This record gives sequence, structure tokens and C-alpha cells, in this order.
Amino acid sequence: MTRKLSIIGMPMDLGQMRRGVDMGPSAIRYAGINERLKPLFDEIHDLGDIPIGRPEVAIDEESNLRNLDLVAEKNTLLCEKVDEAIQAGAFPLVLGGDHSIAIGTLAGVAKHYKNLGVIWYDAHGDLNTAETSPSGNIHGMPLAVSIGLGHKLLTDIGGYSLKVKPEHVVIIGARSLDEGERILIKEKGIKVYTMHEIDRLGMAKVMEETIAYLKDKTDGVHLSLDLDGLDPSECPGVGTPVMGGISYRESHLAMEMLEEAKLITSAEFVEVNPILDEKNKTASVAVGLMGSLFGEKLL
Ligand SMILES: NC(=[NH2+])NCCC[C@H](N)C(=O)O
Ligand SMILES: [Mn+2]
Ligand SMILES: [Mn+2]
Repeated sequence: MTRKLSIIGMPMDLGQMRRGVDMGPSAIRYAGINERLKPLFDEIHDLGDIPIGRPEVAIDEESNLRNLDLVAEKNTLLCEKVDEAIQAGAFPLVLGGDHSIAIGTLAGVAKHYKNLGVIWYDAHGDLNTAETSPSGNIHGMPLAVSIGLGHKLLTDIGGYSLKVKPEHVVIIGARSLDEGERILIKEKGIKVYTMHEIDRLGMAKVMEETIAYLKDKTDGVHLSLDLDGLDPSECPGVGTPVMGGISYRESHLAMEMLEEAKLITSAEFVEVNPILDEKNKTASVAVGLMGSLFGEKLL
């Protein structure tokens, strides 16, 4: 079987308020994604960027669902592209862009699986709805949307709601959760490895457990990796940094263990903001992690 990768850039910055995250896909390409992944695939198709454009409408300053219409419209385009890539037999790799793009990615991916699993590698839960969000920023909502909670314009992208069942979600790296998110996690029984568990168990054990948890009950697993899951000392180029994050080494180990388990069927790397970065360090970390995820070996 030929191993095909489709790279899709999603220069979205409408899901939050910091400018610059729209340049994430460029920064990741500049960090050498194509050259790095080339030896690991038979074919790589860089499909370019989804056109976001500079919106003519004024940015919503006062809203509990900032830029709702545009975020929904652009995610619909992403959904279609991801769907097409999978139909063409490729592994879809989406480059963000703020984390609101997970709404479109998952809408495109989940069509192809009966029981899609999701690994949400993030400092945050991204489980807010308009009612619980402290900011109104949609990048704090994509996981809620994907389990069917939130505005219809977002939950129904792709023509169906409930992309992922809550019991098929594992959050790794959480250290900043809002009140409503905590309630939802308990209510829905979502599996979460906070930094406390990562410290206590070690990343190897966390990944062993995650893989065992998802392996038998899912028929595909999407990795949604927010670079702010890592520590800001190693990934400073993110809009919502939180101290005390997952280390670079732990993250490579996590990616290597996922590759050994042959578990991941789609992925996205999000929240890279080169304006806030130091010499493109965060984009370089992202590309390195992709190397590990796709089977790069030292020896
Ligand atoms: N994808 C992210 N970086 N999300 C940050 C979300 C922060 C906060 N929980 C909010 O809802 O606004
Ligand atoms: Mn985050
Ligand atoms: Mn996130």
C-alpha cells in the first residue's frame, strides 16, 4: 500500500483575539515540514491553504461566539478538503491556525469512522460553549462542538452532529480548565490526564493507558495537538501559554508511542503563532513532533 500524506494549511485566526496565528501554516512549512516528512511517505501532497481572506465584516468585539458565521463558513471548507483527502486514500495532516479549526477537521474525518477516537493534547479543555466561555473565543470550544454541544452552525458542519463520543476522547496535558469545562468533564466522563497525572505516572504510562483505552473501542483516532500543551519555555509561540506544561522530550515519547501503536489516522497541529515565537522555535518543535509521529528513527 502506498503511504500518502495530504498537508492542508488552515490559516485561521478568527477563533481568538491575538493576531499572527494565521501565519502558523507558513511558519510550519518554513520549518521544513516537506523535507522532514519526505522520507517517511511514498507521496506527499501539499494542498496549500484554505482561503480565509481578511474578512470585510468587522471583527466581533462583543460576542459570546466571536466571528461565528465566518468560523463556521471556513470550517465547512476545511471539512470538505479533509474529507476529499481521506477519500483519496491519504492521511490528512492539518496545519493551524487557531484551535477552532478542529471543528472542520473533525467534521471531515468523523464521516469515515463509526467510532472515532480523539487525543486532545492541550493545556486547555476547549470544552466551552457560548454559555460557559469566559472569552467568547471559539478556539476554546472545538471539543465541545465535536461532542455535539454548542451552536448549531458549528455542531452541524458536514451535515451531522456528534462527531466524537465523549467516551472516545482523551485529553492530555490539561492545566487550565474553566468551571463549565470541569462540570462537563465529570458529567460526560471524559478521560483527562492533567499535568498532575503526567508528573505522577510519567508520560510512558500515560500513553500506554491512553492507547489501551482507545484501541479496542475505536476504528480510527485523530490527534489534535495544540502546541500550548507543551511548556511555554519550549513552545513560546502560542497565544494562550500556560506554565508547567509537557516537555519536549515527553512529547516526542508520546508521538513515538503513538506511531508504534499504529493508532493515529489523522492529525492537526494548531496554535502556532510566529509573531509570538522565538526564531520559529515552536514551528520547528511541531515539525519535529510530526517526524516522531510518522516514524522517524535515529537508528
Ligand atoms: N485552543 C486554545 N488555545 N484555547 C484556549 C481557551 C482558553 C479559555 N478556556 C477560553 O475559553 O477562552
Ligand atoms: Mn490550548
Ligand atoms: Mn486548544
